[in-house]
Amino acid sequence: MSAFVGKYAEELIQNAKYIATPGKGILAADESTGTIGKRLASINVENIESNRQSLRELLFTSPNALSFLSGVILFEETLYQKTSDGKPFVEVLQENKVIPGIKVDKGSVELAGTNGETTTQGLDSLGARCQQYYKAGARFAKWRAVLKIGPNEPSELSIQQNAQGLARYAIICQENGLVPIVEPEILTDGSHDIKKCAAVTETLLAAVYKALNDQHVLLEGTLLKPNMVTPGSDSPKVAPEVIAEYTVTALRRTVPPAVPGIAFLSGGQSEEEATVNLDAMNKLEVLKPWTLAFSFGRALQQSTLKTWGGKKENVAKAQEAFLARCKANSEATLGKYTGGGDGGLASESLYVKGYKY
Ligand SMILES: O=P(O)(O)OC[C@H]1O[C@](O)(COP(=O)(O)O)[C@@H](O)[C@@H]1O
Repeated sequence: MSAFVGKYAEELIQNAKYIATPGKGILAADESTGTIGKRLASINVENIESNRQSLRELLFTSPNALSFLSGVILFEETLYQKTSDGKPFVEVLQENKVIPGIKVDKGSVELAGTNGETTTQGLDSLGARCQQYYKAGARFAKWRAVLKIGPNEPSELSIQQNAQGLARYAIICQENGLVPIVEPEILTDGSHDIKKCAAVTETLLAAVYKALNDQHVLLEGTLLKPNMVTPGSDSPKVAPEVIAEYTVTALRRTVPPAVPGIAFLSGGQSEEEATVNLDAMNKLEVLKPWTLAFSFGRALQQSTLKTWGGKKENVAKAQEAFLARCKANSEATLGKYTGGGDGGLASESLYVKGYKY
């Protein structure tokens, strides 16, 4: 059966292609209220709407940073927020040629009978929500499925449930004009080696693309947000070139060339680590039919958050830190990162064991 060709097909293809522009990437600023609460708690700032607004305003009005971004993923609350001067965030982004996106999943729940595996919620009334978000200016969406590596995990049940959920989400978005970012994340927790992560990543992505095909998703109007292929967090680290080789191989084996762009999540890597790994992938001399970029949350915001510390007088300095990460990652999408970032804050590991968002 052929892919979905609805009234939005051309627009979906155009927007997905734009988001995948070489030299640009995505800022994931879509932390749900609970997750942003943990980020704010780490700098002793209270999790109230005005503080969440201040952090997001700092990011979106950061001088020059938006020129390195093609998309920003927002949480529902942020989609409707304004700068302190009263300008809607959506307009600030659009004026800087950054496409507003929206997180549409409603978090994960445990799959009964499994060893703590999960599936993602949010399909009920998703079509109606997509219509509202489109009206508010969003043109792409994000849905995160979470899988883990264990002695018997991921189970076939979790692979199938999460692949089906991602595909159903993707087609509902496309029917309503939003480019779906398909995010099947394999957590880094565990003592497995990089080969195990590569094998699981390939199996999962193969299942995801089979499900997308079964549900007639127009691949040209989608983007993929995968984990990088790395050893488990309890195993010794390997060089960025090794991560690059395994990650690009897994993607070449499973992601069709019809997909315009792949934007990685950072998954607890330090800011510098995530940038250097992305750069190594783009330096790799093999055929890559899609662009390889970033859709980082923690790895774009950590040093900014620390520098800000919730204080007005630190905003300008924090914005400089944000600009530095955006620029470094833009260079990494071109395989032109010369490093040197900040050896301090940007090198701090962001990994949290058994991380629950
Ligand atoms: O649990 P939540 O609030 O949905 O957040 C999950 C976060 O993980 C991401 O998908 C990836 O973030 P990282 O780059 O920090 O791994 C973000 O887009 C999102 O903010």
